[in-house]
Amino acid sequence: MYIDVCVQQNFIGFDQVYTYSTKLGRNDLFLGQRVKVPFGKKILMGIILAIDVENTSGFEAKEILGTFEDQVFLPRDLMVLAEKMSEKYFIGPFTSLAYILPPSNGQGIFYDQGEFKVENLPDLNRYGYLEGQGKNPSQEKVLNLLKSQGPLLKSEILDRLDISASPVQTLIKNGVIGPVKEEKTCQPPQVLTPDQERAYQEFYQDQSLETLLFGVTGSGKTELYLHWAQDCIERGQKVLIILPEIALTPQMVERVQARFGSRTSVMHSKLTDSQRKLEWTRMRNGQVDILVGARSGIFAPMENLGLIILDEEQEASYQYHQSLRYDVREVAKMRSEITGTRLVYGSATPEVSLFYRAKKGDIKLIQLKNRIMDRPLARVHLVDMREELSTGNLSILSNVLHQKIQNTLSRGKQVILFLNRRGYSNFISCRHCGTAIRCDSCDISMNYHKTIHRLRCHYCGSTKPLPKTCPVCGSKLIKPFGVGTQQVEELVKNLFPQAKVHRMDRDTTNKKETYFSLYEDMKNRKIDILIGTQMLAKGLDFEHVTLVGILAADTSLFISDYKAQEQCYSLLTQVSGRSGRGKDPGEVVLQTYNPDNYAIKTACQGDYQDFYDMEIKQRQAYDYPPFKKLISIQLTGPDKEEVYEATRNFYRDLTGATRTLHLVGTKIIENPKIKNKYTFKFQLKSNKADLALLRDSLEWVFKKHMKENKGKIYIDIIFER
Ligand SMILES: Nc1ncnc2c1ncn2[C@@H]1O[C@H](COP(=O)(O)OP(=O)(O)OP(=O)(O)O)[C@@H](O)[C@H]1O
Ligand SMILES: [Zn+2]
Repeated sequence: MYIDVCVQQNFIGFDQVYTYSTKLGRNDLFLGQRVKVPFGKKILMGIILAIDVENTSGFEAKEILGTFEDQVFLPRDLMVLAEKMSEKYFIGPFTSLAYILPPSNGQGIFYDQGEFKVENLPDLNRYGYLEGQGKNPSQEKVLNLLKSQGPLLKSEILDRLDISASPVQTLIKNGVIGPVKEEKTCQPPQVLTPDQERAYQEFYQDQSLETLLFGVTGSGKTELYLHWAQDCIERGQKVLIILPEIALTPQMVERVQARFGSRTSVMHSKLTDSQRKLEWTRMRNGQVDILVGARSGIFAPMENLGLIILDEEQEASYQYHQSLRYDVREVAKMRSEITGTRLVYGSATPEVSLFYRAKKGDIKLIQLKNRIMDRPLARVHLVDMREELSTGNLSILSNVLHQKIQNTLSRGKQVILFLNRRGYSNFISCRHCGTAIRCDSCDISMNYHKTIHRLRCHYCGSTKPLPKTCPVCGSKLIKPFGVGTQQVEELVKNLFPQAKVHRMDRDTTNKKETYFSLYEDMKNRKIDILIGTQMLAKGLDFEHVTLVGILAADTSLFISDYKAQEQCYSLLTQVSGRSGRGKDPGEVVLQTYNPDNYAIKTACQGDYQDFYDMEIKQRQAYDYPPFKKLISIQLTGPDKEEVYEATRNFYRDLTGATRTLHLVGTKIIENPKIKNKYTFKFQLKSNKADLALLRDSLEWVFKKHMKENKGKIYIDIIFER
């Protein structure tokens, strides 16, 4: 019999489907099974993609050498998903499957026809006394312990009694003790407000595959997710809630766990490998009803999915780029289509292109226009920092913000101060010639870190000492410029010495524990003023925060991207949304140098519709999505000349192959060097009608170039949304 297999190896050009022969029977093989195959002179791991196929390769098929002992059954729909991703993203079958395979390719995960063997996994069950009596003293000890202490884990029993495992095993085998169902007291769902109730019902009025839940911050979207999830679970189906990593706060996790108890799984980037394996196995084995996960959660190995929720749909981190060769939103849609699972996008600031589709009626639109209990959105005060400067206030805190912090503190309420890290941190520059100190390997301005008294690069993490004089002109006037969170912290501590001030950014919260404790302290009001970056923008729900200060609203406008306005609007809205979520109304002070910018203006008024109306006109006028398809092509590699040459060739080949289409291309531009790698990019705009043909040509040129450059140059093709 012949089988189709993809193999694990480094060279991208070999990532294809190969046909092998086997003497094993149908019953010994399954899709997604790991096999050992001869490949050239090597023996490689392969994965079965199809069984009982014809050998159409024109060569005599080699025989597989065997199967791996530990085996992974992938749900059928995930195998299909891998195939579709491979087509869509021009990646080989193995690369595509690699996203889906369990940690360590499933090594050490054991199944027996879908049932996993308990002894190979950490023991999750707590054991308790069931019936009968033990026969020997060790068994007696176990029973006495369980009677006095209540249910315990197997490992806990062994720890406390200092006995071998066999008496415990015997007791389990004889049914004297057994796993106890953990009855976690699950929180009942909250009673929906009339507005939520309407939205809840609207969802069931039809069976649209895609739904956009568009609700202002604090309108109770999450509560609705949990209601729909519960319906699903009661029907015996499974639920995925996907969030951007930074929105996967302890708060969110707590909320879901409180509702669904131990049949919840959580997946994020900070899990260890063995935790990941355990969660994977629990899901695969049907022990999980609902997963809350960051982007790779979309590959959760659960069968019988009833609902996929994609929260904060507009979040840029869902989009593919170098480390991520897929767009989570697209993959979610593919999975929903394959399995017929309903997909809900949630957002307070939907992506303009998605909202356009919703307004056109391509996807179902459900709105929540007000905050829960009609709590008002925070009032926003716009401060023009140029005026502030002209009245002689050189501080990064405007007089208004200063005043309001004082008032808020005196009322015993909490403050969040937000600083956009990107572009506004404290780089070092020469006041004389303007030179900024850059990272040697990244071509990016380095930041001054007071705690280590050195400069540090935010991309690669390398540090160097502060120069005494400018390396270009020799001037001594080389000083920190701009502000970072550390500086704000220092300033605020000086201005409000009684207040408890904390900082939350990547430097202070690398460890999971610090993140948790900061969050606990904030909740328990042990912090008066919390200072931070993007991390603060999403998902946090502290009822006593009544003032949010945005120190410089403009900085996200400097990104050179057609989405700059959209991202600015979204960020400002999210940050402002952290204020006044409890009973007391909130305020926001928004400091800016561009008070006339429409993203900033509309964000102040909290009016997405206004913003959307202006933005969509711009998109139309300049031929951007959703009106035209925009495709970015980006080449990255270690040798500048080579990368540039390759980009030019790519451009030339592509224009050649697409001569009959009406494409508009940009110039080739150079991106900043990152980690000693050079990047050149160009963009194409295409009519939707031409897209299918363009994709074919792109695939052809892409594969040709990938083969030619033998993996030396990385090629990113991004279909912008
Ligand atoms: N039906 C309800 N009854 C009482 N409180 C509710 C109800 N629904 C939501 N809440 C509370 O209102 C607050 C905001 O709700 P939720 O977090 O669900 O909003 P959200 O729209 O997801 O917010 P955001 O998008 O800003 O993170 C929460 O503290 C939540 O517990
Ligand atoms: Zn660097």
